[in-house]
Amino acid sequence: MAIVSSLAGLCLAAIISAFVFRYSSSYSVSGVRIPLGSKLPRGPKGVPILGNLPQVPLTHSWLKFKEWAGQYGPLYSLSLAGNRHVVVSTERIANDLLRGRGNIYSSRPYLPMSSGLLSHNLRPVLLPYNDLWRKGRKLMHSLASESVAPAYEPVQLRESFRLLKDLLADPNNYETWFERLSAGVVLQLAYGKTVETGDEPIVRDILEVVHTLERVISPGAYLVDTFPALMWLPKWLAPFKREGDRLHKRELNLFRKNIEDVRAEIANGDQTPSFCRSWLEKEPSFGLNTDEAAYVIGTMFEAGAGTTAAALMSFMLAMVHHPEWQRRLQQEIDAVVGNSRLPNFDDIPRLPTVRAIVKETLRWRPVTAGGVPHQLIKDDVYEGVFLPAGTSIHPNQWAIHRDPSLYPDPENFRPERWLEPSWPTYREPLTQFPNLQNFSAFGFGRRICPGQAIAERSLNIAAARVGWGCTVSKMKGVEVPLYDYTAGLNVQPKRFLFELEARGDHIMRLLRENV
Ligand code: HEM
Repeated sequence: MAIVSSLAGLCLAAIISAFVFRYSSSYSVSGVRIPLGSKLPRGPKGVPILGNLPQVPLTHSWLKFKEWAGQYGPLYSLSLAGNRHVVVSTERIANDLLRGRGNIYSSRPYLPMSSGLLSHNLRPVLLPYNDLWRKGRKLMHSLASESVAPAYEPVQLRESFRLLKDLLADPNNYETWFERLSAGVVLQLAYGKTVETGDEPIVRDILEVVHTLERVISPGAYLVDTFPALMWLPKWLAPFKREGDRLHKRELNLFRKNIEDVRAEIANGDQTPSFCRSWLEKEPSFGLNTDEAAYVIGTMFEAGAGTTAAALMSFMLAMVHHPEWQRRLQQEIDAVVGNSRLPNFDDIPRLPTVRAIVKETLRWRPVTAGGVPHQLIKDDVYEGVFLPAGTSIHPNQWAIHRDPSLYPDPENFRPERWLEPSWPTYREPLTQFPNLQNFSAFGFGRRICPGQAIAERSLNIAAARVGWGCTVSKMKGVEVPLYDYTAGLNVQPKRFLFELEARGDHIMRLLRENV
């Protein structure tokens, strides 16, 4: 009897627990079913309908995001007009999610104006995690990975030579010279075209496309990106739709023309290597039609053109504020290179201070300071925190690069963190480290910047040659702000004044002779 009643008791308990499990393995908060044992991330309280939208500054939002991380922790959420956003503020969490769980964290949020109307779902940087993105990524990898990047070094040598020459001749125009290096390298790589003045039609047209994208994608530029329901408006009531059509036609025609020009040049026997040429030669193996490939190559140009220049301008800012590091950089270059030739790529393994200064510049003043958002495509639980599918994940580089446990004394420019064993980021051997491979300044996981090997080479050689050839310093009586940066996704210091002089007559002579 006792046995029968205890069996009955067990059955009842099993039925009750199955029932409880069935109906309470999740609970619901504002329409979201949350698995039992987990909770939604915390975050600042917003207002009805708009949520936290009115609290997010239109420019330099990463500063506010970092401040909130101090209050709500390294993984907190924001609601922006009904859309869920999660801000990540440590490298560990960013890697755990965006790299470790890359199969579900590698999409992009859909922006009706930029992804849809402007790009017609063709621009790889804005594509969701789909088949077209995968094919485009395969092409990008074949064009720009670590194994092929050394082939582009001659272009980087030529452009960094011209940079140094023009910088010495006309330092006031420094922004133009850095932008020409940056655009010159990727234009040559993408389409096999050399930039001479920077005023050629192909350069002007393509830079206009880049600037349009930057404007269109800026947070708050188009109401439809915040309120996608506006897409239901008919065209005659929606000027943004007519504008999107016009802008899309313009960029598609340009990207197509660039590819067709290369096709015609090859037919005429031209041998110049380029991304376009590589794609045309192996076209069937990538499974992309002409428009799709044209956008992949166009995107490589636009993603590479401004970013490298922005980083180099921050490098100049760091050198103006830190003469002690400029001296150390010059001492290293003098010892390795001497004064009878310019630094070359063979020197880079023996120039750890140059590499440390470049890396520290990207940590101290990240180009994509707010990070590029990924989108989660499946419900997930991370360390007890529930993250619903559809959430936009923002790896806030400004905060990630200021996490004091990984980067002690984070506000200050301290290249020694990459050079001395007492710092947590130090790695040996110094012929190899520091380097920029997989550095958080280039993003995370499957979406990590495919151009990082090219960017790394452009930055190292430009920094080495500028340091070898000139000394920059503060202008008497002129205060240079430590942080007065442009607005947008990619940021650079606003124009600042500094003195620049050649490090001796031999520099000018060598530059003249090399011409
Ligand atoms: C200092 C220079 C550069 C910086 C700081 C930088 C940074 C970044 C970042 C943060 C991302 C987003 C990664 C993510 O979503 O997690 C990205 C994506 C991208 N970058 Fe770069 N980048 C630089 C240079 C370049 C260059 C030189 C190229 C091309 C030659 C390039 C091509 C791209 C492309 C095509 C994407 C989109 C990848 C995708 O969505 O799958 N970048 N970059």
